[in-house]
Amino acid sequence: MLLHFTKMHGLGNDFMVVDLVTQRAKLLDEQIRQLADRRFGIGFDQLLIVEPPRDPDMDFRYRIYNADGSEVENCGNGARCFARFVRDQRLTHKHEIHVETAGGPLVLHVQHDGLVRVDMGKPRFNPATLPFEAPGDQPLHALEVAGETLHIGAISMGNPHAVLQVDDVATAPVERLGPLIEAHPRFAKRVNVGFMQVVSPSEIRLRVFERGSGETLACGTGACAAVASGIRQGLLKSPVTVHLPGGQLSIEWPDPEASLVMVGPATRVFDGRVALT
Ligand SMILES: N[C@@H](CCC[C@H](N)C(=O)O)C(=O)O
Repeated sequence: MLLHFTKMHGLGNDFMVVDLVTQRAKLLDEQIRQLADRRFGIGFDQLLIVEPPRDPDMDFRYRIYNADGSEVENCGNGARCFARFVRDQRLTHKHEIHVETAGGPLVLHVQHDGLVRVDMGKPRFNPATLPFEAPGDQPLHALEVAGETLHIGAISMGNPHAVLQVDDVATAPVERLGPLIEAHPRFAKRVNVGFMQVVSPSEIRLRVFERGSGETLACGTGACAAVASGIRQGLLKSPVTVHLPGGQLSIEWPDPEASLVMVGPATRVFDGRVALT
């Protein structure tokens, strides 16, 4: 069968977006891995699926798969692309779109300037929510990795994140430590790993080694997790500009009882059709 899709990106974090409201298809893990391959397939960091909601109070169900075929709970850059996609495809005319994800509900606002504002929910620091094996909820946790003791923040944005503060993201050991922390046995469902350089209380640089996709040019939930961790440690103050290799995001978290808010772009690259084998 031929599957219609759209290629999109949020700051270079790229997606294959598939409308399963008007099409019928079932993608197996192996097919997702093939489609994600940058030489033998279409190439993407995540596959985003638009489905009808199961909850009648929601507009859509938003499902996310990493390049390795694993289904995940949340994707921030994907959420912005999702909002642009459902409006461009005329699946909705709303500017405020409510979606259900495996990590909880999200509210997406398509602004008049074309940027998308996402209510990302509250960060969760309880280690059990990631899940992360740790004695209790604390701003930093000691983690033994390859003979070194690292001190990481552990945050759930629906999906799990570890955040490590570094002096300089340009020389941070992302390729070496990223895969080791991602697969650390204390993270039973693996983890996304952020390397954060604090530039000032309102500005960070960030590189993220993503669970199931490797290092990406940007990670929306990673940006939220880094800002939440930095604010909790007293290093940052809302709003914070996050510089990622693919561009910048603005993250607000003015009040610990409030949701984090992310504002950024969403770009459509091309539409295509692919034969599913
Ligand atoms: N790129 C994303 C996060 C995608 C999911 C992540 N790799 C996971 O496994 O949790 C973002 O922009 O948030």
